[in-house]
Amino acid sequence: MIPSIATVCVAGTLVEKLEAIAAAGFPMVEIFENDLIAFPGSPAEVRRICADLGLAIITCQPFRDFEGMPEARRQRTFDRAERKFDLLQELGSDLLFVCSNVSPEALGGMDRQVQDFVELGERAAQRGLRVGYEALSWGRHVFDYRDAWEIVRRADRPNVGVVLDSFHILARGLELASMGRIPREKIAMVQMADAPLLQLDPLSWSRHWRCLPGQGDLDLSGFMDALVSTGYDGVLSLEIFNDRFRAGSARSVALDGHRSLIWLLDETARRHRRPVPGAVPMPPPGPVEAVEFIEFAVSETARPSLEHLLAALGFAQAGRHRSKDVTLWSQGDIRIVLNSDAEGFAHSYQITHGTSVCALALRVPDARAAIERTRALRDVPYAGAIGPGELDIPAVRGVGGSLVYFLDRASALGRWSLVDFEPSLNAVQGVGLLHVDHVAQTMQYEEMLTWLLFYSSLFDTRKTPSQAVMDPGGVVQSQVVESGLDSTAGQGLRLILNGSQSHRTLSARFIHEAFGSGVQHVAFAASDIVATVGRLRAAGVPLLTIPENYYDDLEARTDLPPEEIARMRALGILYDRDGAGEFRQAYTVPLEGGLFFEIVQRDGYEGYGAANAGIRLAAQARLQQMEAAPFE
Ligand SMILES: O=C(O)c1ccc(O)c(O)c1
Ligand SMILES: [Mg+2]
Repeated sequence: MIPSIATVCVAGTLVEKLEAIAAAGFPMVEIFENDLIAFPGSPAEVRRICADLGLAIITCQPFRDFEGMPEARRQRTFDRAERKFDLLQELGSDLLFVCSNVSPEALGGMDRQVQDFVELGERAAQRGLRVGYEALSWGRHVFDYRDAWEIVRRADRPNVGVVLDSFHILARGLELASMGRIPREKIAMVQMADAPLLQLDPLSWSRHWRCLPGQGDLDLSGFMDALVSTGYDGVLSLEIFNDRFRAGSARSVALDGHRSLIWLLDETARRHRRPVPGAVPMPPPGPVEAVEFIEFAVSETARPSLEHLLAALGFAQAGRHRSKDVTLWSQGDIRIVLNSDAEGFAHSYQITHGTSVCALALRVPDARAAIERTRALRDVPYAGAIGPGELDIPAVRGVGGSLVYFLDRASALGRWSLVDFEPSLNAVQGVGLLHVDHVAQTMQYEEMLTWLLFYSSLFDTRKTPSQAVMDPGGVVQSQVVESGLDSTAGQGLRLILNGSQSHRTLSARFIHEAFGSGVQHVAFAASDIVATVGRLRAAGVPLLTIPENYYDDLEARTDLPPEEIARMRALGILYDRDGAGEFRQAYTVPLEGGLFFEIVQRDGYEGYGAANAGIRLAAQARLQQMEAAPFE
């Protein structure tokens, strides 16, 4: 299948849109009618610009309110069609894209509709053009692809086919088996869009909430399976109406778009265990086995206080870099790298963002394969300067320009800590922190879908629906992505992506203060949180204070023993429960810049304490008002 995208998907003027689409590597484009009308030049000029950019124009769509018009309007409707044929020919496109009639004037009756397509097909044939017919899910009479197909079938013209738009079909929950039986030469083109599940009328849902394949919840696998069974190998064109994309960067949305189609075809081919036309060969998506290490960029001056906090959190220095001003800290299965080197990536990251997480190292089954997959998905691997004798750890750019390193146990990369670090002989006492439970990344609201696609196309992941969390300064959207949780090779990866449209939330302040998106908190798992938090308090780690009301409410709504609630109250531990189990969590006071740590105890619980997030955010907001004192 040939990847394509509609100009309506991205922000900007028509020329900016086309440039972004070409830069993302698309060979083909759908020009949305409004973009053409708003363009201050001739269609021939648009054709030339596209040709210069290497873009073929599949169509200029849509052609509205055509079929079933009453006799008095019919002639005028065909006159309009002739004008649109002229336009298409000027653009060098051969497809008239008709979407089903929404006009209150439109008459039903299939015979009349069929007759209209017979005549339209004949007129198009005289000019060597084709006609495609799409059922809008809110069409006046035709809103089901099976009716559109029946009209096309009965019109029986070789140049008249159906347009299948995944949104219209899946939004109405239509069965897909009939789609699989449409002869492939009768499919004029296919449009792709995903969407989150929402209780909305199809028109509002379609015009504001469509998103790229993999970013929503529609059954695109079912759609692709039906499409593949027809043998279709034509144009697969993204048509996304989305308010975030209209406000975002055209280049980034176009690149994400291309990536989403490459991912979709790869995933379809894998499910079918046979080649799918147009699929790019690449290694399969693997699980993330574990967070191998977390790297902090920290200045010489800020380092002692961070080291002091790590020590109080039970970490011990486990190694010193052989050639750089970098140390390795560990506890249980957690490894933290503190990078204060005066040169290199971490240094420039620190200058821009202050003390922050500049890299996440993820352990995968095969690091080289993971990098090959990022390339196939049109990501550009990061190449940094490698010191003598140092490992060349493959990496790609992640959230906020930070790095995602890939490590594995199968290659020499498995020995990274010994190759790059001189071991220190510190006996690690610890406070009972076992492994990284999850990492939360805060980003601009408009970026959230980009990073969701980044992780979900690269790895074998599972995502949960996006949730709204209440911050005293506004709403924060929160999206969970998980990988490798049932892998026997490690703890897997649990990520939370947070974004907010309000400027007054803690998320927004974090982005402002850290000069960009990044890791806002890291959660460590403990098996006895009461003991662990008790030791942290004794070591003087400043922990977030939770209001008395929270515990009074907990007493009222749970059957937890009073002495247990008293212990949680004394230590500032929050509690949640889901079908599968129990969850306990506590937070450190944020460092300057907003970064903080969380301690969790997960007893069969699958979530992240979303029920408590509002309590935590309110407690942090109170602290911000007092201005957090640096930890000494
Ligand atoms: O929202 C619309 O009007 C509209 C227009 C053209 C399409 O292909 C479509 O799916 C929707
Ligand atoms: Mg459409």
